[in-house]
Order: sequence, then C-alpha cells, then structure tokens
Amino acid sequence: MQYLSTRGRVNGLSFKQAVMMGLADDGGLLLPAEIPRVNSGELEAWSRLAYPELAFQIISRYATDIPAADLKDLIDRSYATFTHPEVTPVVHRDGVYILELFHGPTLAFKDVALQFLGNLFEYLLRQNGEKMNIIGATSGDTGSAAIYGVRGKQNINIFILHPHGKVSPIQELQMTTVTDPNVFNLAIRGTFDDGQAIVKEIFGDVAFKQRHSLGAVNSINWARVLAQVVYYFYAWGRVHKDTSCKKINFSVPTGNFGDIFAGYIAKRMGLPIDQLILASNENNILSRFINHGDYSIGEVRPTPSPSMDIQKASNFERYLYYLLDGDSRALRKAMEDFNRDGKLEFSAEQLHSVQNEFAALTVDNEQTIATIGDFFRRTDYLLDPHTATGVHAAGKLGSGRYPTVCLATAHPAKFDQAVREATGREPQRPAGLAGIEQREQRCEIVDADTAVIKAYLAERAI
Ligand SMILES: Cc1ncc(COP(=O)(O)O)c(C=O)c1O
Ligand SMILES: N[C@@H](CCOP(=O)(O)O)C(=O)O
Repeated sequence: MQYLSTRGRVNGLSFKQAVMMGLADDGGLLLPAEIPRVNSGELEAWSRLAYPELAFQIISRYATDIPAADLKDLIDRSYATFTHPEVTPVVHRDGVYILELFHGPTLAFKDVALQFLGNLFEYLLRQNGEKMNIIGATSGDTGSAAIYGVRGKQNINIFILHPHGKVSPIQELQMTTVTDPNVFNLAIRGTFDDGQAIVKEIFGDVAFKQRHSLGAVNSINWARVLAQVVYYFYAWGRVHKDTSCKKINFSVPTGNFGDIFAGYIAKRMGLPIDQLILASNENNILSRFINHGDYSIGEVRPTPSPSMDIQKASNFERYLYYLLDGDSRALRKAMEDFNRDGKLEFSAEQLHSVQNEFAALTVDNEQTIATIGDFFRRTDYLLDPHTATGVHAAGKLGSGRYPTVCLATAHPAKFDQAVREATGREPQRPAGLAGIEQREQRCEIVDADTAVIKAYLAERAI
C-alpha cells in the first residue's frame, strides 16, 4: 500500500514512512492511494473475530510493509491494556446500541489508536536506532491518551499543548500528573484551534521537523484514523449477530472529524453503513456544512463537551479530497481560500453528495445536559456529555429502519460536573482515577505563539 498527500506534492510513501511523516511535507494530510474493499464472505468471517484479531485483519491491509508476526505482537500488546475483555464492547439500552470506547488507560476512544501508535513508534524507532520528539495539540482527550501511549518509552519525548482552563479538571489532571521525564505539558493561552494551528505550522517548517525528528499523535497521523476504523467493523459484527440486520447506522460525536472519517473509510471498504450521523455541539461548523453547505468559521464557544470545542476540523481536508474527486490542485485552492476567508462555498451538486454520505445535527448545551439526565432516568446508564450529543442526534435523525450504534467516546467520570448537573449523581470513578487530585503535577503556562513553542521544544528535544 502506498500513501499520498491530499495536496498532491507527496506520494509513493510506504505505511512506515507515512506514520513517521505525520503531516505531509507539502502541508497536506496523508491518505492511502486506494481503499481496500472487503467482500461479504470476509465481512461474515470478520464478524466472529475477537477485537485484536479483527484489528490485525484490517490494519494489515494498510500496513503492508510490517511483517505479520510483528504487527500481531504490536496489536496484542496494545489491546492488552484495556480493562474490558472485549476491548470495545457494545451494550444495548432503551433501543440504542452503545459502542463503549472508553475502557483504555485514559478512559476515552483515543486510547484505541494511541496505545497502538505508541507501540508502533517505539517499534519503528528501535528498528532504525532513531529518536522522536512528538508535538501534539489536545482539547482534552488526545493529550492524556498520547502521553499514556509513550510515557517512559526510550528515545521519545512528548510535548502536548492544551488550552489553558478549557479542558475538564479530570482531563487536565490526567495529563499533568504524568511526571515522567519524557513528558512535557504546555497549557497555552488560547483555544484548541490555536494549538492545532501551531502544531501544523511547526510541522510545516520541514527543516525544523527534520532537525528534531518530529512525530505526530493527532489524527493528522494516518495510523490514528486507521486504528479507529476497526471498531466500526467490530460493532457491526456484534449488532449483526444480535439482529441479523442488513445495514447499520452510526451516530458519532464530532469535533476534529477524525472519528466519523474513520467510519466513512469503513463504509468505503464495504461495511454496510446506511446512515452516518454527525453530532456537533454548539461549535457546529460541520453540521452547518452538512445541512446547509455553510462551511464558515465561528468563535469557539464553551460547552459541556469541551473536547468538541473545535472550529477548524483537521480531517475535513481528507474528506474534501474525496469530495473533489482527488483533484489536489482544487484542494490546494480550497484550503488557501479557507485560510484567507474563513469560509468555503459548495455547489448544489456537491452538497447533494455530502448529504448522501452524512446526516447531521447541532446539539446545544441544554439538550446535551437534558439527554444525560433523561437517558439516566430511563436506563440507569450514565452518558458522558460527548456521547450524549450522539445519542440525542440518533434519536432525532435515526431512520429506525436499521439499528443505530452510538459511539460512547468517553467515560462519564471525566466530565463529572456535567453529569452532576444532569443527574445529581456522582459518576463512579474507575480505579485509574483514584486519588488523582493528590498526585504531583507538572505543567507550564505559555502564550499561544509558534516561536515560543518552537524554542521550548528545541531546548528540550532529544
Ligand atoms: C470524548 C470525545 N468525543 C468526541 C470527540 C470528537 O472526535 P473527532 O475529533 O475525531 O471528531 C473528541 C475529540 O476528538 C473527544 O475527545
Ligand atoms: N478532541 C481531541 C482533539 C484532537 O483531535 P485528534 O483526534 O486530531 O487528536 C482531543 O481530545 O484532543
């Protein structure tokens, strides 16, 4: 399998090269040159596999330059850290299927890809005797998942930018209480979008990137999206077994467009997805785009689902590449227009094609809190506020023709304030959070300034 950039000036990369490059050197995002198709016999056989076996089947189609035995070992070690034997179990409550993605070390769906990516980086660096300095931005969950993916690993330093005061207290503690010498937490005075823009700008300085062997843990990195494709197939297997359904719907809480883009890739591989429902919080550029073709940037608003407080959805560029039929020149122009004007316009034909792929809903703050409360009263099951946006959207947009799976992207204990407000209950804390407030913390508050972050990194890079 070869990889190419959305912007058309990088191509012919192997999987290993794509993983190490992170952001393409032409500023674009990497994609596989083709998407492998799965036939109905394979789909049937895959629906009986345990999670690590299924992950191997899917990832090996894209990671064709990693020997099978090595890949199996990486996958097995990555999912052995999950506390549920099924890794990502599906539960059924009140007519809704919930795909629980929060049984990893940091209690969010990010662990599914970042446990794997951490091990993959270590494996690739060891092969070549190289080192890496990871730079990443987080709105709350990627940060701790990436830190836990690489803490204490040889030859890797990690620098994570989070928006100061804009992540939940537990999310902040999950990052700042990891005091291993290879971990650097920077709270920036700004938003997640500022942090993500800084990361992309730093990667855009290719000489700096090469000098410091920079690595990407955000969904900028294709391996992140790839590992997230697996659980769509896994959920299909479980729900199909239960219902013999011909097709399936997914409802996905969305911010940076990575998770739902993984579902879109699963569909292109042949997974029989009928509806892909995108749930936005009040930062709703993506649902405005899908419903009205209005892709225009707004102010970031605080919501009960802070990890989705994002305006510039990174993976939108990957989808746009497909929407423009792989025309990299048109893609480059669109990205230039967007960076200049803060908006993009689409033809009626393009909008029609978007609406064939996705349904979308904006779920406001009040509806999010109400959904947590209502769902708890009906089912005794606690949703986290991100998951609640997806459950709400599924209730409004799900056709009822096929079962709908809602992606539970985080454990409610990470957002205890919203859960208390909605239910008056304290979410039960998983063992990993016990006494977290009492642990030592390490974090520096800095300006959201690329030059400041570059200087900080250069001084501490390995
Ligand atoms: C808990 C949670 N839910 C949903 C999302 C949205 O996922 P994505 O950014 O891949 O669209 C995020 C952030 O990425 C998150 O942390
Ligand atoms: N919600 C994310 C934002 C970063 O997204 P990523 O999937 O590109 O890493 C977070 O929790 O940090």
